[in-house]
Amino acid sequence: MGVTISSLISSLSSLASWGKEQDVRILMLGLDSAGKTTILYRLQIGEVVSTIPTIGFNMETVQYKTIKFQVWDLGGQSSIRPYWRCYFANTRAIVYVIDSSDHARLKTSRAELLTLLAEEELKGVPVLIFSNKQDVEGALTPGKMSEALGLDGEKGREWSIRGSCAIKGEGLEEGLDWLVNVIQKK
Ligand SMILES: Nc1nc2c(ncn2[C@@H]2O[C@H](COP(=O)(O)OP(=O)(O)OP(=O)(O)O)[C@@H](O)[C@H]2O)c(=O)[nH]1
Ligand SMILES: [Mg+2]
Repeated sequence: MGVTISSLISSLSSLASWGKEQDVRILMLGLDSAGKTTILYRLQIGEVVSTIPTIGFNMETVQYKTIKFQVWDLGGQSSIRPYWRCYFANTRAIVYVIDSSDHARLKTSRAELLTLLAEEELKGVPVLIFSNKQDVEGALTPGKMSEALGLDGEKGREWSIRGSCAIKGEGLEEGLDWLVNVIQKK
């Protein structure tokens, strides 16, 4: 009986400490118009909201399965990108959103991603990449996006590229499932 009670107490205390760890701070980054704000509200309220370009940020908590994510959605316009670094501290994961139909700016998006990956403060932070707007004709498939980004040499962090369509809500949960697994492993 004593063993049962002590194991119960230890399970409860580990549950309590796990609970504290569950406010997981996430940064959602990517070029302007990639679909970050659409994804944020799709995840939070399950609906497509009408967005305007984000000047500054939106922050919402999103409960997904066992994890409470604190999602910071930062504006992606070129004049705002230098301020992304102000939000790096205590980031547990990055969600990087790319408009897969925006072929003209793919190089710019890749360059911004590589700059993030080189940041000391973000060393080892897992990265989930949404290859968004899969519904648009001519959008790069996740496989082609993976080739174009060429992240195979990226060592020392977990990363994954997932196709998504924020307006239909497709691919988002699969991406978050990956993130939950990675975060729970750490
Ligand atoms: N077709 C299509 N349109 C999308 C998708 N996701 C977002 N959009 C549209 O893309 C536009 C820009 O979306 P936002 O979510 O505002 O983009 P953002 O990344 O937050 O942009 P900034 O705030 O400027 O950084 C909006 O008109 C969205 O409706 C998608 O999966 N498919
Ligand atoms: Mg936005």
